[in-house]
Amino acid sequence: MPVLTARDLRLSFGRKQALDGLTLDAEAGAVTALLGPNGAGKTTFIRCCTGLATPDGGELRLFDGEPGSPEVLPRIGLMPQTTGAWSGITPARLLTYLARLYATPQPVDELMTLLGIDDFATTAYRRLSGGQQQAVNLAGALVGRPDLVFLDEPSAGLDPRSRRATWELLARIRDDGVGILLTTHDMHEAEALADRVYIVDRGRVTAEGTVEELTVDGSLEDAFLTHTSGDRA
Ligand SMILES: Nc1ncnc2c1ncn2[C@@H]1O[C@H](COP(=O)(O)OP(=O)(O)OP(=O)(O)O)[C@@H](O)[C@H]1O
Repeated sequence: MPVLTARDLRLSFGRKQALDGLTLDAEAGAVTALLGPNGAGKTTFIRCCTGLATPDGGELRLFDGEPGSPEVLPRIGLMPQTTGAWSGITPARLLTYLARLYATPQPVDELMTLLGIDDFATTAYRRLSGGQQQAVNLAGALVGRPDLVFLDEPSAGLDPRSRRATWELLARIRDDGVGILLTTHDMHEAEALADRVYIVDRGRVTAEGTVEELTVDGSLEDAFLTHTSGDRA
């Protein structure tokens, strides 16, 4: 039973057709990966799912409800590419604040230890390295114990050890039954994590399947290159 269904989604910004018939499903307890060139519409899709943008047409349902509705919002988490967190706030204070927005949050201390945030928990957000900010952003997406979490390039800029730790955490959360929808440009990340991959080009899905299915004739990168145009959407 999908926790997210998108059918023929369309959204244009002026003459730019960011979503052009996008259709996909995401399941509980599974990682759904969106691969696609820059400008393919991946972030726009996540913005629609989290109620930050409204499609012009098509159907989008989360837990059989409307994106952005009061029934759906408490059940989802979002890790955007950039958060715009208050620059002076510390990770400990930010996460404590976010935890208070949820009925049964994950204990902040536990989450900070899991994600290796303890070492910089009291450093101002603006002084953190890119990878440290990523860890805090991921913690912010998970603190409300979401049933479905959207991660926009979750391991971009992480060093190999942090990236591995993030993958292990995501696999554990998935095994606990959480649905994870992520975008990535990292083929290894998709291979390591994805239960189902959608290749998106110019606002629509051009190929889909498990990693095994998509790599019958070559690598995942080969599949990406075959099913994307190279033109900027
Ligand atoms: N608010 C907006 N106003 C105008 N154009 C927009 C807006 N948001 C997105 N677009 C355009 O829609 C297209 C899709 O952008 P989107 O950010 O969804 O791509 P993406 O697949 O996430 O790319 P990347 O891999 O680089 O993050 C791009 O051409 C982008 O310029």
